[in-house]
Parts: sequence; structure tokens; C-alpha cells
Amino acid sequence: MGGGSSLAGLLRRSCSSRRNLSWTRYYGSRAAGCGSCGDASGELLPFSDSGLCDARFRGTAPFGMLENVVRSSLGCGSSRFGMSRGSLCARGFCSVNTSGNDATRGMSIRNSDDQAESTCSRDESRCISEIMGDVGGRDTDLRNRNALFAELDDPDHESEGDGMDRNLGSCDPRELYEELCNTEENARLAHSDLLKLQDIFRCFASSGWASNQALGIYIGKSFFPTAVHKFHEFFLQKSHADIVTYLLSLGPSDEALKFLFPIFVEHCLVMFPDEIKKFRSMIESADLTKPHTWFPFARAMKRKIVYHCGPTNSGKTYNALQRFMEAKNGVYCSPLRLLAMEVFDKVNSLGVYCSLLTGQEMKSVPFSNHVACTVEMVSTNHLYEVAVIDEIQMMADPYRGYAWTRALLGLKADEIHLCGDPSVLNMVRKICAETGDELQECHYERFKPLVVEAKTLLGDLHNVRSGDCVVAFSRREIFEVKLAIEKATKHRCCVIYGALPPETRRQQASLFNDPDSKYDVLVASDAVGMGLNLNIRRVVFYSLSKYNGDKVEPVPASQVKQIAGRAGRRGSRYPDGLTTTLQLEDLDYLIECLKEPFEEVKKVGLFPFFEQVELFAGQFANVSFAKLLERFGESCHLDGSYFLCRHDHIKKVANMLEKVPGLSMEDRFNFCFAPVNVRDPKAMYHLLRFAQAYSQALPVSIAMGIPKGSARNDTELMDLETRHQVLSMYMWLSYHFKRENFPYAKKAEVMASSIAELLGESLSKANWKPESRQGGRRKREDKPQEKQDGYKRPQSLTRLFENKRQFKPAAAPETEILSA
Ligand SMILES: Nc1ncnc2c1ncn2[C@@H]1O[C@H](COP(=O)(O)OP(=O)(O)OP(=O)(O)O)[C@@H](O)[C@H]1O
Ligand SMILES: [Mg+2]
Repeated sequence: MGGGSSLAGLLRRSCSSRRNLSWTRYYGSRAAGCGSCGDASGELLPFSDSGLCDARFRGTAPFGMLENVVRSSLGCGSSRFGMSRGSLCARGFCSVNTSGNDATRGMSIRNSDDQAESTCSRDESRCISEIMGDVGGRDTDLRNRNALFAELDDPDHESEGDGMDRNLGSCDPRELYEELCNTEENARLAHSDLLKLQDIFRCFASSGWASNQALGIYIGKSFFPTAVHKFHEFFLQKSHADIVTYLLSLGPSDEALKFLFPIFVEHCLVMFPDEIKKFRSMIESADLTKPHTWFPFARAMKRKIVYHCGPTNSGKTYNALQRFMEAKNGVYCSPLRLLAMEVFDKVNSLGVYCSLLTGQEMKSVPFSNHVACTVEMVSTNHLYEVAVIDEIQMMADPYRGYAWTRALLGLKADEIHLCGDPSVLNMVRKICAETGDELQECHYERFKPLVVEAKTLLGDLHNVRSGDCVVAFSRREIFEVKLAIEKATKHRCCVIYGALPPETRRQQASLFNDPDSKYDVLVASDAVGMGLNLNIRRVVFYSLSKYNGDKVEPVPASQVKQIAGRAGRRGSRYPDGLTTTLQLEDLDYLIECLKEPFEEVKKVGLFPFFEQVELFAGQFANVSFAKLLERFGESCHLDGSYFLCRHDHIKKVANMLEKVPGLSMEDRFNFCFAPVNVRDPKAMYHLLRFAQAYSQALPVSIAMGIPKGSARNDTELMDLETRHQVLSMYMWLSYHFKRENFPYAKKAEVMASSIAELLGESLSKANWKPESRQGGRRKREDKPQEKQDGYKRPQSLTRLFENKRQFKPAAAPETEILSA
């Protein structure tokens, strides 16, 4: 490899002559592909190439360092680094024998030119440590170790054992291990010495540093204590006089750990080859690094990526769609079914034939070359001229992010248009650099600035006006607010929230958008936050705190911006957008959120394909699928720019499906992705029933009726919502499994649209108090606060966070102009 890289050059210069290299140096040398340290392959390898980059493993750097030792020891052939054998010297020093001959085992360091010895200067070593720290993460262990190495490298430094005849601390660990193995005359140990040794080994077994280092030879964390225990037994059995004396002189200290560890490594390589092989293949099969290499066809293409980057209501999607419609063929990837339907309608109405594909429906338009789909459904097999991926910042979504990442990495399209805020711009730049795609950036400004009304609604819903969208963050609050507004004013309210089917949300949206309908106020959850074009004059935040399934916390700034940005869309009745809060006390937080710059995303989501999970499963016998997913989550390793998407809900379904025998692993995997509300026992029951029938190869029945009329109370409304979700799930399954197993898909579709209609009718009449799906199990913080005029509002939690906030606005101006 040429010396172009500064790191490589530094290392090449530094690896000159010295008997022992510290681990950091050795590792640095490997990473830089330094010929003099035995890297004959000549490639510059990033840390992640061989090391686990998951945070758990960061900075421990053992994988790369010891990989060769394991490879050669386990007969995996010579490594690409050209080292046939490596061994570790005592006290954390590493010696590498590159002569590649088993006969020379146990000899100390040789450089690749076989004689010249190499060393790094102290400064260089520190520099390398810093660079490697940057690459691999800054772990305290690594820093401590580097500090220790610096000390050990100091020629003036005398170790405690130096007073002895032979300085065991600087001996080759392989020699020591062989001496131990060959010991015939065992030393008799006093009871106190035995106790001291016990302390030392206890300290070794509980050392985070040692167990991290042991990962480098594929001794897993769960096996590490057993391995140490066996090593301890072996050590006592041998009781080599010099070694024991030396170890006792060190006592339970870091020095003792550094002395013991390389001997422990030798012991493990000899004694536990099966465990090492097993753990190694487990780790390798859970490899999620370099996701861009998963799509070789897309990599073979010369793709052009256009990033439409800007705040809400700035024309990003509009412009991307223009290019989509011009193309011979194209795909639009939507974050929501509703938005996919909107684009499907819009594009067809403009004379471009376009089909629709979501998890639940497929509307195939004859002669169409365009398709609007939900991002999870997009095919990475088709070839497109233009693809649009909307709301690209969703790559960072903890649950669904993987779908956007997959689309960006895997779509086979000549041109890919990304629409999103600036939070993932740097990430997209990085990904394009890795994939080799050309990136063009188009920056947008909001058509009209968003204006904050500083007066607020002063806590009084009487102040709601026509064109307002009141945003609340729970279904319960939405109905409370609707009830209160309709009771206290002449306004009629439409509602939009997540549990409503897209058809009903759409019906409510068009009712609100229609100036001739009597519905002039919208009460909505954050479900309005993405992409929808609504005739909203003003977004009023009923509260700015949200129950996240665990606790109530302030709504994140990015979400506040997104929702507030719904006000004043270009081309709507209200092109000038306003936003405010119900309570004066929440206003500061709203202004703070709108002013906050977009926070840069550092990691985006990934989730394994079925094939990857299947490969991983090959490592285990008789492990439940739920357990398998858990183990995958624990073992998988990712590059620093990716995280594994949360899959609690998937595990919950997997757990439930354990009761169903006869499902193949692939079937289980697919069932786990069915759209089900895991907190709704009725919906879960139906999913279980579907899986049971499917596993017995029976035609899966719907076994559910439709109520005759619209809902008369909240319980009936929730029942309708659940029934729709179950039908939607049935349709989803019919598209993801063989159609003959789900023969009633058409019927389910008809039933679902009847229920959506019933829901629409029910909402127009809804004037009842909401109930909780959890049957009254509500969090204490969520307890509403009584109001004189009959409506309730949860206590403002933003206040609790006030002290933490640094932002303190001056006296609020009448209005403030901001861009969301
Ligand atoms: N050049 C244009 N001519 C006419 N109408 C436009 C133009 N650009 C945008 N619009 C309209 O402005 C509205 C907002 O545009 P668009 O939906 O593209 O914004 P956006 O930046 O994607 O917003 P969001 O981030 O909320 O998705 C839409 O109704 C769109 O049709
Ligand atoms: Mg958009």
C-alpha cells in the first residue's frame, strides 16, 4: 500500500526497530497496512473492518488485534495481514512473529523484513492511540490501557517484579504458558498464598477490561467467567514456582491482569477452540456492518441522488414529484398510507397513470409505469428512472428508520430524489461517499414564514377560531378537546389520530378542507405532522407534552416544528401560517422549539433481512424465535453510522406466536411485521388466530362481523377502530403470504371500507367522554386537571423542564416570525 494516508505514513515511519510493540502500536500497524509489521495485504483497513463497532465493543479494539492469533490458532489459514502467527507478550505487549513457520513458534518479534526490529516513538504512539480512539470510540479502558502502555514503554520504569532473577513480566507469554504446561514439580502453596491467588483471579474474572479484551479471541462475555475459572484451576494445578511468586508479588492489581491476560489467551486458544469457533461464527453471522454492500446491483449503477432539503411547506415534495411525473417510470415512497394515496390521486388526476401499493392494498392502474407506495413496500428489484423517497429524515426513526435506509441504499433508480429536513443531510453525504453515488443538493426556504401568536389562547378554548387545528397528544385528549370546543363554541370539529384508518382520516381532512362544510376546526394528534396538505390557518398546541408509552415528556423540537409547519400551506385558503399554545406557560417552549436548529442525526436505522436472521439462527439449536431476535440484538455489530431499530413490538408478537407450532422461521418473521397494535389484546388475539389457522394450512377465516350502525359511545368507537385494524391486518397478511391461505381478502377490503364509513359517521356525532383502551390504567402524571368550563387538561409538564432550559425569552412580543 502506498504511504498516502497520513496514518499509514506515520505508522510506516514509526514501526522501525524495537523488540516489543504495545497493543496500540500493533493494532495501529495492522490498521494502516504497514508492511514492516506484517501486513502484506497492503490495504488500509478501518477499525470496523474486523472489530465490533457497536458501542459495547467500542474502544476495546481487541477484535482486530487478536484476530490473527485466532485465525492461525484455529486453522483458519493465514490472515490477509500476512501474519502466520502472532502471540502476545506479557504486560500488554504484543509480539508478532511474521516468519510464518510453526517451527519458530514462541520466538519473539520479527518484522516482515525478518530482522529489523521496530518501534514507535512515544509521541507517535500517543498519536496513534488518539487516532485509533477516534476511529474506534473513546473508551476509558482504551485510555487507561494507553496510559499503562506509556508507562510500560518508559525505559526508566521499573516494575515490581524487576528485582527477581528473571523478569517474567517481559517474557513471551507463549514461553510462559509452555513452561506452565510442562511444570512437573509443583510448588506447595501456603494457605495465605492460595487466598491471595484467589483474590487475583477473582479480580481477573470481574475485570471489564479483561472480558472486553477476551472478545478479541472470541471468548464471549458469558463464557469469560468460566474460562477464567478453568484457567485458575489449571494455574493452581501447575503451581509453577517462579510464576506464582511473580504473580503474588503483583497482588490483585492492574499489573497482575496485564501479566495474566496473554497467558490466559494462550490457554484459551489451546483449551477452548470449540467455544471460540462457535462464538466467532455467531458474531460473524450477526454482522450488519457495511450495509451499502448488501445491494450489489444498486452499487453497480451510476445513481444520481438529489436532496430536496428544507423546512416544512417549502415545496420539496412538489418539486420531486414534478421530476417523478416527467420520467418514463418511477416510484414514490411515502412515510404513510395516507400520503401514498394522496400522491396516487394527484398524479393520476394530472394524467400520469400511477398504481398504488401499500401493505394493505394494491391498486393496479392499467398501462401505469408509475407507482406510489409506502416505503416499507418498495421493491429493490425493479429498475426505475426516478424514485422519490419522502421524509428522508425518518431514516433516524427508532422503529421504522431501517425502511428509509434500505430504500436509499438499495433502490435501483437512475435518479433518487430525497425530500427532507436538513437533519440527515450530512448522513446522506456520508452514505453517498460510501456508495459512490453523485449527490446534488437543492436547498429550500419556507414559502411564508411561520408566525407565533404570543397572546396564546389564554387557557380558554372559547378563543378557538375557524381554521384552527388544535393539537393534542392522546386519543383521550383529542375527544376531550372536541367535546369542550363543541360545547363551548359554535364550531364543529373534525378529528385525526393514529388509530383511525387512513380512509377515515382522509374523509375528516376533506371535511375540514371543504369551506362549505360546517366543520371548521380540526382536533388532531401528531398524525397530522407529516406531509398532509390541510387548510389550517393556525396550529394551537393544547399541550406540549406526550406520553411515550413509559412516561410523559416534552414533545421533541423536531416534531413541534413539523406539526406547526402544517399551518399556512401554499395554495391553501390560509397561505400565512400561525401557531400558538393554549396556555401562556407553554409558549416559551414552543418558541424555543421553533428557533432550535435542526439537530444533526449521527446514526440511522437498520434491521436485518430474514436471510441474515436465518444465518444467525444456524448457530443455535432449540432457541425460540423471540430469543433468537434478542440474541441477534445483543450480538450484532454495526458501523458507527447505524443503529439497530427497536423491535420490542416484534419481540412481543414473536413471544405470542411461540404458542403456535408448525410455523417456519420465515413465516414467524413475516407474521412479526404484521401491522398490529400490540397493546390491544383483541387485535393480538386475532393475529394469533390467523397464525394458528395458517400453521395448520387451513384457509384463514376473518371470523368477525360488522356492527349494524355507527358507534354510540367511546367503547363502540374503539371497537370499530380495532375491527378495522384486524381487517387491515388480514389484508396485509394476504399480500405477504400465499393468497390461497387468505381467501377472504376481497371480503376483508369491503368490510374495512364499511367500517371506515361507520367510523366517519360516528365521529361526526361523537359527543361522549372518551375512555381509555387500557381500562383506566393511566399514569399519575397524565391525570387531568379540572377546569371550570368542563374540559380537562393535563398539567403542563413543560414547566418541569423550565429550569433545565437555558433559553429564556425576553418579554414575549405580540408576534414572532419564525421558520419551522
Ligand atoms: N412551485 C409550486 N407551484 C404551485 N404550488 C406549489 C409549488 N411548490 C409547492 N406548492 C404547493 O405548496 C404546498 C407545499 O408544498 P410541498 O408539499 O411540496 O412542501 P414540503 O416542503 O414537501 O412540505 P412538508 O415538509 O410539510 O412535506 C403544496 O400544496 C404544494 O402543492
Ligand atoms: Mg413534503
